[in-house]
Amino acid sequence: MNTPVIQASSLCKRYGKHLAVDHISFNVNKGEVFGLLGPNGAGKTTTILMMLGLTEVSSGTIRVLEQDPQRAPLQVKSQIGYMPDAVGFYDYLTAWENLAYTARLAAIPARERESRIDNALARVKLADVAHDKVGSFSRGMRQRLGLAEIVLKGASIAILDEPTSGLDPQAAEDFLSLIGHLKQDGVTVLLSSHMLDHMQRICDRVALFRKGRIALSGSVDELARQVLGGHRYVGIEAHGASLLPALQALDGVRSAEQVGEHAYRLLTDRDVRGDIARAAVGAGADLLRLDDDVPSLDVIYNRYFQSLESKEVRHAA
Ligand SMILES: Nc1ncnc2c1ncn2[C@@H]1O[C@H](COP(=O)(O)OP(=O)(O)OP(=O)(O)O)[C@@H](O)[C@H]1O
Repeated sequence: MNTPVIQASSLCKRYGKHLAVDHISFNVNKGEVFGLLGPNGAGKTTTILMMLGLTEVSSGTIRVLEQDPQRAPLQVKSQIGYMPDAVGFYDYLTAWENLAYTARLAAIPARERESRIDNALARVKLADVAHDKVGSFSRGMRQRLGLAEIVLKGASIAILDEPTSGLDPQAAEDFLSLIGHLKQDGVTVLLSSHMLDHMQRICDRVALFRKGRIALSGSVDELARQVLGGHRYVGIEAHGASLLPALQALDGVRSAEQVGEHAYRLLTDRDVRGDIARAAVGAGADLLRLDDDVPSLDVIYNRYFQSLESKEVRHAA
């Protein structure tokens, strides 16, 4: 059953005359990984700050674990782990000492602190450098220490602002797998990012922000259906007899083309991989490769913005 832990309804934030967040409504369910996507200035960080009670709501409502973050900031903050874009630690203290400071602030009972800090550092794979000064840490290590803080607090919601930006591919990979572990522990994760490939891999659902509004939301598959009309691309490599006529005749295939001596590319309305395999056997061909290309969030996102821009240009003309 879906239990919403964050609920925004017609939420607005106004800076002077500028509506930075413009009547957005969405729910994030318990245990979900939910992504806020969108270009610079689209309103993602402002939305996060309203969830945390760190900036006032102009109108509409936001509830976090059924509480109003503006009226009950301490209760809300005690259950949320927030990792801003630039995580702040005391560089002259070690990782362990920084977490000991957090543990005191979070009022973790003194008898539990040591074991919980050790456990949090082990979870983010920083146990080996627990007693090194944070000043010597790379950005990837600092980000992991930020997650250790969230683990240490035992937060039920983790909010991460641009967590993988500036990380090298391996550090980003490690970080994404740690987010996966948080989800396995039942933590709800809300994150904002420009890194579409990262978001596609870890998010159950995403909300695409544009000019303060949520333009699209749903799973990547749902977004693909909305933006691309449910089309899929399939790549095939088959040796032996030509498969082209059999592929063109398949139900659900919009177009089929031969793109190399043994390679074909199809545009389909649905998953036709089983039909392709049967067609290859029927035609006496050896099927060596069959890739159902799930459209990337990059393709969906770019296609969506391109179509909006062309509509705006037509409208202005
Ligand atoms: N304190 C502020 N005063 C005035 N305007 C602000 C303030 N904070 C944000 N804005 C404006 O609100 C809009 C939304 O900004 P926000 O930081 O939420 O966007 P974002 O989607 O998080 O962008 P980015 O990806 O660059 O972090 C922008 O036009 C920004 O200039």
